[in-house]
Amino acid sequence: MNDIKVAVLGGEGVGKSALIVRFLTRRFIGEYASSSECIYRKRMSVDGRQLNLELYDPCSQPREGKSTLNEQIHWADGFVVVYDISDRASFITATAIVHLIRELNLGAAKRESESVVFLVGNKQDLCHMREVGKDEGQRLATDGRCQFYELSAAECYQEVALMFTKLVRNASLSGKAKERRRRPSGSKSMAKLINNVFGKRRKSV
Ligand SMILES: Nc1nc2c(ncn2[C@@H]2O[C@H](COP(=O)(O)OP(=O)(O)OP(=O)(O)O)[C@@H](O)[C@H]2O)c(=O)[nH]1
Repeated sequence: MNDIKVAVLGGEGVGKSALIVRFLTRRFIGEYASSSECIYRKRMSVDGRQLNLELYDPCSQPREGKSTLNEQIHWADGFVVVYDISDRASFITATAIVHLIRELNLGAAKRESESVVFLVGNKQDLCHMREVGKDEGQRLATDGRCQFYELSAAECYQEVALMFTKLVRNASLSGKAKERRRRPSGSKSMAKLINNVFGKRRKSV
């Protein structure tokens, strides 16, 4: 069975956990305890194929032993980079993350094709407080070769579910995931990396 690893990255309080929990449980929960990073696991069927999805939710608080952004980027097959449309600072953070992912892609071995990156402007329900134009999000997505979505974890399950499902489908077809499947000898070091980076902490929903 295929394993697909997705990291949900972005600035503090942009709604990373809200998006993940919405996708996994269909529910929007107002507040989340976010004192530690964790990996959620879900078994999915996409286009008739069974996939094991691992969804990484980072912790924004500084913590000893916390994984670095570089480690998170190397770990994942695909990324959701999130910003809050009512918070310009979060868009600047998202811009830096997209650029870093693309830089690391360039530095990676040539056999690895580009990672799949979806850029998400969350909290669309707060558009009366909008600080980031939709055209700015679209431009960043075009520059960073990302798919772009504006949505609301608070208000819309369907769009969130469609976005994650499409990301998983694209990531499963990407060169990076295929490369990992073709090279079982690499799985040992990858498992070691995951344990080093994330410890044994995993969650199922
Ligand atoms: N209005 C609105 N609020 C949202 C939405 N998504 C998340 N929030 C709120 O934004 C706050 C932060 O949400 P989290 O999901 O904890 O954000 P996070 O990015 O995981 O936060 P950290 O892990 O602390 O960086 C919470 O109060 C959520 O209720 C949304 O779509 N609309």
